[in-house]
Amino acid sequence: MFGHVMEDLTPEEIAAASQLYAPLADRVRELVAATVLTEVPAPDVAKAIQLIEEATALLGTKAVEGSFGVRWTPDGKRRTWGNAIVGLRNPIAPPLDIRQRGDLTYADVVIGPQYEGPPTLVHGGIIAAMLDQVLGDAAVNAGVPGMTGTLRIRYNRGTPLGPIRVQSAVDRVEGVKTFVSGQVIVDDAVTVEAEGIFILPKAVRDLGDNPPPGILAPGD
Ligand SMILES: CCCCCCCCCCCCCC(=O)SCCNC(=O)CCNC(=O)[C@H](O)C(C)(C)COP(=O)(O)OP(=O)(O)OC[C@H]1O[C@@H](n2cnc3c(N)ncnc32)[C@H](O)[C@@H]1OP(=O)(O)O
Repeated sequence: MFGHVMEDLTPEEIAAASQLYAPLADRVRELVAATVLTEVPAPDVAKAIQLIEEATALLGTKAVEGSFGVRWTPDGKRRTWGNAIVGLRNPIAPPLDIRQRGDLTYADVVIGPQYEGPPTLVHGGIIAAMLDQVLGDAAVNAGVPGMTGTLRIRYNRGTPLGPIRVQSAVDRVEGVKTFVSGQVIVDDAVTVEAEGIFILPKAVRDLGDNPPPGILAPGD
């Protein structure tokens, strides 16, 4: 399917790629936060711009076109390393390390200054994006995945920058629709509540009982 790329990589090769690219994304993430907060004098900003331009040019000498897509291996394991919320290679991603315990899907994450909306609080759109992902992953983990059809969010109070939990669980399944609810939790208090409907798209339904391996499996 479009955007899905099959790669014949061993687990060792994937581990090596992870060890190579995760620190790159981490450093760029730190760079983004430093860019928001720096108060160094103008010549130092100019020097930083030059260094960043050099790094960008170096990385661009060999790169895939378009987007990273979803890469999967013959054992059915998926890598969503370009994903805006969980992508191991994506410095835009907070990143969320989404885990599963029983029926609960959750991520504990520290939200930095680059995600500020109202002063000292997490931007509502960023919260929506994180909830979208964590609710979607609950559907995946329950074996009833889908694209976000509807996402309703109620912001009960501001969510301070810093450590938060985003969590979700499947409520029920009706045909091709999976109903999921979730919350953002800070210091044991729910700051945001969400309900989502995740729909197995017609294009995937049309693949019948034997979709390509990996397409419905949890990403990593
Ligand atoms: C492989 C699957 C994806 C795996 C993703 C894993 C990602 C993991 C995590 C990802 C996290 C991040 C995730 C992201 O960021 S996903 C990115 C954001 N979402 C999108 O871009 C989705 C865009 N929309 C679509 O692709 C289609 O419209 C979908 C797939 C949603 C439905 O198109 P399809 O042609 O399949 O639908 P149908 O007409 O046959 O109707 C089927 C049923 O659904 C009901 N309905 C229809 N639309 C909606 C709606 N909007 N809300 C509620 N219900 C809706 C409809 O009444 C019917 O119900 P019933 O009459 O049967 O009762």
